[in-house]
Amino acid sequence: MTDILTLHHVQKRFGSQQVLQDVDFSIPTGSIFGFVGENGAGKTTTMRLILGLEKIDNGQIEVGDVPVTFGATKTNRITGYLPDVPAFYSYMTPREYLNLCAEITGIPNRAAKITEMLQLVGLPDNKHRIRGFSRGMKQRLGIAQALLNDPQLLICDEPTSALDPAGRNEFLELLASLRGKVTVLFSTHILSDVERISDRVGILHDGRLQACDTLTNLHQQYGQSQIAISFAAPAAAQQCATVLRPTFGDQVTVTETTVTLTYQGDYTAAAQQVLRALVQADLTPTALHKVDPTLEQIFLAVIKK
Ligand SMILES: Nc1ncnc2c1ncn2[C@@H]1O[C@H](COP(=O)(O)OP(=O)(O)OP(=O)(O)O)[C@@H](O)[C@H]1O
Repeated sequence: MTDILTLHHVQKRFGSQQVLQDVDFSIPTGSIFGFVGENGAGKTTTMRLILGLEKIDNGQIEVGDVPVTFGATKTNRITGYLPDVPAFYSYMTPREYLNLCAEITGIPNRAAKITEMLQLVGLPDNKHRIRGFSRGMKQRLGIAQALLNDPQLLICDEPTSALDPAGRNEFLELLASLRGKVTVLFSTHILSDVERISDRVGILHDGRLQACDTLTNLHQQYGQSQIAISFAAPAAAQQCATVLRPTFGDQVTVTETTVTLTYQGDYTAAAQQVLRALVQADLTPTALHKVDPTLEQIFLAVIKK
C-alpha cells in the first residue's frame, strides 16, 4: 500500500453552508502532511470526517484501504488523534493518565508501552501531576496518548498554535522524528512549521484542496522568483529601481534600502542583467541575493487563483 489515507471527492454541508465542495487527495504512507487553510476553511471538519466523527454527505474516505464509516471505529484502530484542545485529568500523573487510556482501549503490555511512550515524547516518569505541566508538555502527553495504540496514521489539529517558540520547536522535532514510522497529518496556521517538517502540503480553500504537492513542486508552480538588492542608503536603492525599471517595469519594488525584483525564467540571466545595470549606473550594493519563495507567498498565490 502506498497511500495510507485517501479522500475521494468528499463533500460536507452544515445547514446551508457547503463547507467541503470536493476534497480529493491522498497521503503517502510514512510521510508528514501539512494541512493549511484560512480560518473556517474546513480543516477540522475534514479531520473529523477522517475519524468518522462526522457524516460524509458525498464521496468516500479510506484509511489503510478500509472505508471510513460515520460512528464506527474500525479505521480508528490504526488512527491516532490529537485534538486542538486535548483534555486531561489534571490530578493524575502522566503514567496514571496513559494507563487509564490504555486500559479503556485494551492495549496489551501497558506498563512497558507507557514507559516507551513517555521516553519517546520526553516526559518525566515521576509523581508530577499534569496540572503543573506547561502547554508544550501537555501537547507531548497528547501525542503519547495518540500513539499508544501504535497507529499508522496520526492526525493532529493545530498542535503548535498554543505553544511558545521553544515549545513549538520541541514539538515539531517530535513530529519530525516520527517520519517513516507513522504517517502524520497536521493542520496549522503557522506556515513556517509546515515548511520545516512537511513532505507534502495541502492548501484547502473554497471547499477544495486547491494545491497538494511537495514543497519543491509548489515552489516551482506558484513561487515567484525574486532577487533582493540592498544598499547602504535609501537614495541608492531608489536610483537602482530607476535604472532597473526600463527592463523590468513594475516588477521592481523598493522598501527603504532594499530593491526587490520579481523575474521570470532563469536566475543567472536575470542576475546578470541586474549586475550590468548596476555597473553602468556606478551603483554598488551591500548585498544581492536570490530570494526563495516562502510558503506564505505560495499560499497567497494559491488562494487568489
Ligand atoms: N457542527 C457544525 N455545525 C455547523 N457548522 C459547523 C460545524 N462544524 C463546523 N462548522 C462550520 O464549518 C466551517 C468550517 O469549520 P472548520 O472548523 O472545519 O474550519 P477550520 O479550517 O478548521 O477553521 P480554523 O482554522 O478556524 O480552526 C466553519 O464555518 C464552521 O463554522
